[in-house]
Amino acid sequence: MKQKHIEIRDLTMAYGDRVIQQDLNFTIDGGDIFIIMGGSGCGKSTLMKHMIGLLTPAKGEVLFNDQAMWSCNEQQRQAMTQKFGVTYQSGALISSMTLEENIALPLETYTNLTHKDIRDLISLKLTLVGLEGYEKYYPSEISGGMAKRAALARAIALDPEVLFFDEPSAGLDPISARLLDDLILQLRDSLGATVVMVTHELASIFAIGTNSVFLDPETKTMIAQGDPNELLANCDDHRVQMFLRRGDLKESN
Ligand SMILES: Nc1ncnc2c1ncn2[C@@H]1O[C@H](COP(=O)(O)OP(=O)(O)OP(=O)(O)O)[C@@H](O)[C@H]1O
Repeated sequence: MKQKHIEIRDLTMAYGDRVIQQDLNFTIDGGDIFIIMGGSGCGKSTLMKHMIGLLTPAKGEVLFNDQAMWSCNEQQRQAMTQKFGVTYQSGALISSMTLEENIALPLETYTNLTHKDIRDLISLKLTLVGLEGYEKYYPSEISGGMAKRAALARAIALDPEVLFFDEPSAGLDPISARLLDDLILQLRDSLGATVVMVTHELASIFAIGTNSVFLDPETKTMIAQGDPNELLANCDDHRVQMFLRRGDLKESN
């Protein structure tokens, strides 16, 4: 049976006086591949930053396993965020470091593992993302798709409970994007993790998304939530249908 893993409760997000989204309420179950959707500038990345502890809510709470992230102390919040693996749209890897050094960073910072255990774990993580033997390569020496997989290897270094991705397949050709989707599914299953993703890639949304929220920039709140395939079939909101059908509503009625 599915269990609630993450809860967004009455969340309002703002930069100074400028409210970006308000009254957000939704839950994410353990094992979900949750998609944050909506048009450009509606606040998707801002929402993700609130979920990973980078931005403080103007109002409301983010809860993990029923533990509130913003009404606890800094130390407790850090303990929570250590259970997250995050990859960003750009600059995920440090260019002056080899893949091995990049992946070693979280392991050296947050664990007391020996040098040898760290090397072994790095090899294991690289193998998991299909980059066995690439330890000594620099990010500039591998393709864009490989760099995204290497960033994933770093994000899973500490066996996270939740994996966050901001536009994971941006800039990838359709086949590499599809392979990345498969990898995300595989990692979700092998880690037993929950996945939260910001993406506009409809193919990915329908292929791997199990749950979602749709943010609207005009009303500044969520206007739909649920399985993206069910939203496509049943949601009667014009804005959601426009998005999910790439502006082509001919087939929706
Ligand atoms: N650090 C910041 N300070 C002030 N305003 C910001 C900041 N970051 C983002 N914004 C504004 O907040 C709004 C939401 O931005 P955000 O990046 O979250 O949107 P998004 O939905 O992820 O956009 P996109 O799909 O284009 O990446 C935008 O109007 C943006 O200009």
